[in-house]
Amino acid sequence: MEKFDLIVIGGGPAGYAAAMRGIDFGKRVCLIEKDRVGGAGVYNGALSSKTLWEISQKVASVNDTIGGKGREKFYLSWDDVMATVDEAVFERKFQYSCHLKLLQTETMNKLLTYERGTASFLNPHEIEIHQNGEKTVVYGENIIVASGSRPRKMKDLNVDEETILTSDGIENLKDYPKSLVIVGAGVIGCEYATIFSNFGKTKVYLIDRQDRILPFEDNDISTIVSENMEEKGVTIHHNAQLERLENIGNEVEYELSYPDGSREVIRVEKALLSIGRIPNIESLKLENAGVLMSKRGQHIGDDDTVTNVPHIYAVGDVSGRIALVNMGEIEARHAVERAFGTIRERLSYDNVCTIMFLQPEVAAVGINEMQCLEQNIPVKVVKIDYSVIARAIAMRKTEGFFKIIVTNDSDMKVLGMRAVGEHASTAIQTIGLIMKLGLPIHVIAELVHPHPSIAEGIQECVRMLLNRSLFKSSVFKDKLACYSLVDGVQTPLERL
Ligand SMILES: Cc1cc2nc3c(=O)[nH]c(=O)nc-3n(C[C@H](O)[C@H](O)[C@H](O)COP(=O)(O)OP(=O)(O)OC[C@H]3O[C@@H](n4cnc5c(N)ncnc54)[C@H](O)[C@@H]3O)c2cc1C
Ligand SMILES: NC(=O)c1ccc[n+]([C@@H]2O[C@H](COP(=O)([O-])OP(=O)(O)OC[C@H]3O[C@@H](n4cnc5c(N)ncnc54)[C@H](O)[C@@H]3O)[C@@H](O)[C@H]2O)c1
Repeated sequence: MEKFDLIVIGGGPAGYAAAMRGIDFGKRVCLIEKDRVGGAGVYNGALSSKTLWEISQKVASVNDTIGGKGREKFYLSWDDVMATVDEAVFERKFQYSCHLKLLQTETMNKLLTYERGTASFLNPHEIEIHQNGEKTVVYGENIIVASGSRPRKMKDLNVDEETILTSDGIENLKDYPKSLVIVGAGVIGCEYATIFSNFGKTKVYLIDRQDRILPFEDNDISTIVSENMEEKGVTIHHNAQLERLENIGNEVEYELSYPDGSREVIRVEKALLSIGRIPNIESLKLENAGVLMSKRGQHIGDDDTVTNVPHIYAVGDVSGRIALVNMGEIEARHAVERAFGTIRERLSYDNVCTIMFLQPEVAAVGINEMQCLEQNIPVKVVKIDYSVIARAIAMRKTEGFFKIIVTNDSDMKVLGMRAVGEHASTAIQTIGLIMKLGLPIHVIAELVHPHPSIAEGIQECVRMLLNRSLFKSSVFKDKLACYSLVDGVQTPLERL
């Protein structure tokens, strides 16, 4: 039986990052993947859906530019769209496979062994790998479980991935569906509603159990996103309870009920289920290693990647915490650093930068206004509309805003930011770094920013807080805001 310092189960973003970090320590690593290296970070997930979003944004942007000028709308065929998605996915797949092959050669000291197959525990140190009826057993001094997640399905609903789909079945589509109902108005649901409505070939219905989409974000964010969706023809069923959804003669019929007792029945061509994801644990036979699930049975491992068996770690989606590529990678690196003894601090889940690919894109770090109100945290809030940022004007993309939240004292320590608009994902990092390093906001006010750049909007926000802004919030009341928020009361802060 071959022995390794580290065995990693699952070659998605988390598992791959764990294997690479193990190599950095000069350890003998075995990476086991049952399907495709890259996992949902590449296939039916982050990369494929973001490629779709990017193409759809371009199509929508062309139509926004030429729209209303008597010209015909621009469309791409579904085959062309999927060819571009395949190209992007192949590019990444090729990088992974070349990288893995070269790492397994003699010149790289054979530090990495890549095994294709399904891994399961025989006992706390031995892993059995099944592939095409063959079995191999390997021994791991340390084991990292990174087996990811899969779409959650509804009881008694037959998801055939042809008519009733999850995000795993998008590439089975042969053409744009004429109509599509999306069940679940979370991140995946809203991203696909944006994508299909951008292409302009599908009538999209979005089932939202609550009174507004993205209920975990401030109202100004869900309003801008849902207004844009509705403008592109999306019907959002708010406060809707799904009573029935079934495949009838290659169509989907669904029935909704509302709090006032009313009901409606609608027929569409396809349905997309996006009601969360569940961890891939069944094939692992965790019981053979004595690894326990959380009390609610939702995750393994604590919030520092360790399970109840000290040399077995759980990272990425399987840990059932934050399901993001960036967090999966950070957790994986952390677990390896713990295993090989260089780290003492616990993993921090504070100040994670996130982005949702909507119209416009929405990036976030730290707390929002809603959380300040809920937790009664006294703060100062500053907000700037994209329409006063020179770069946004030049891009002709003036929809969006920056909102920064700081403590309500002279330190003005940054607690959070929301960036909604073009380049939001890049802009958020400035504040993410300031928060991580605990730097004062003055450093942003004094840094010479490139011009014109979207990040100048962040600088203007900070200058407003310091009473040094180029535009005054008391003048441009509809575009700028700067106020304290204490006990639920907003008080303007401008001096003029
Ligand atoms: C549609 C969609 C869009 C997304 N968009 C984004 C985004 O924009 N940004 C972002 O940060 N995140 C995004 N995510 C989330 C992101 O894809 C996941 O959080 C991330 O892929 C999790 O990485 P992971 O390595 O933990 O798991 P996975 O990516 O699920 O990989 C796990 C791997 O383990 C393998 N495996 C499972 N069981 C075994 C076993 N027993 N033996 C061997 N191998 C096994 C699987 O085959 C798989 O390859 C998106 C997800 C979806 C579905
Ligand atoms: N841009 C990104 O970073 C990105 C993109 C896509 C996915 N992801 C990750 O993937 C994870 C899974 O995404 P998701 O959208 O499936 O999950 P989610 O948890 O974000 O949203 C699920 C939604 O479905 C609703 N829901 C649940 N059961 C329902 C039912 N029976 N009827 C109607 N609605 C129902 C929930 O209220 C919730 O709003 C996310 O949590 C996220 O971490 C990230």
